[in-house]
Amino acid sequence: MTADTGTDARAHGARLVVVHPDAGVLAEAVAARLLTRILDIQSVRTPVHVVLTGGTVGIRSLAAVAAHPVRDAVDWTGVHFWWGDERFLPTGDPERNETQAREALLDHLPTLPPQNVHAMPAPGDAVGTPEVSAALYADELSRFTPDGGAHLPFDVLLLGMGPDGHVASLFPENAALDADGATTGVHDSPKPPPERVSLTFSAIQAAQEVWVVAAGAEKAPAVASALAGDPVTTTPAAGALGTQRTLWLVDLAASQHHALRH
Ligand SMILES: O=C(O)[C@H](O)[C@@H](O)[C@H](O)[C@H](O)COP(=O)(O)O
Repeated sequence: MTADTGTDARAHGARLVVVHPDAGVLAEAVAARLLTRILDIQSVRTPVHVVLTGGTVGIRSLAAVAAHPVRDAVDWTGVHFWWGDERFLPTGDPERNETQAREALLDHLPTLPPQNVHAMPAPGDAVGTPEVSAALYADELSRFTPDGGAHLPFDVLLLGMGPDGHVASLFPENAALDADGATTGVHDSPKPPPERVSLTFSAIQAAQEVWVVAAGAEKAPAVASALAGDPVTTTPAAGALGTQRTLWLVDLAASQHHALRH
């Protein structure tokens, strides 16, 4: 792919924007939609591969899944959880996306096998740099990638988006935007911490469904920019595209950008 356009030769599915009244309703709707999608897939095949995101609405959505009445209709033994990005911080650090997702949802699923939770490796004796973590995660992904495929075709890939238009840990103008392969170490993130691990655009764009979840007026300019197809070098969220479908799940405030665009 080229970082100029956020697109490559791969076909992308339809892109839909769904607007909900506020962040609370958005999180509930994301939860209901995710549970419904998992149940639908499980009626025809298994396993289901879901990619989680950090961020306020992302974690709030996971808490809503945990509290949802149909939660126990899902066969959690057939669901695998991955992450789109991770802060390069020790296991258990409250700022890790993994820690927050475990507290919001995963710890509340007693039938979920621990080996179905694929956290990005934390710093430690064998993992000295984000690059090492990224390489180990790429290996883990390849274990589940169909023979002959370049990437794991995730069923649903959730992405939060920052006001600067970043998704996963792909930040505007950052070197990680140009990374090859499925994963990349990230340095100099403008949002703390500076060191992170992220899926690349090509891994994200291999997902069957990409759902971008964003709430709040401060996100509105980036939502408008991404939907207008601005370059991923300035608005990485423009490269959030699934092979079957891309959903922008936003609240009213994030949907309303009043600046004139030419
Ligand atoms: O590691 C991170 O910083 C998050 O994964 C990040 O990508 C987040 O999803 C967005 O910044 C949206 O976060 P908010 O919903 O809190 O604005």
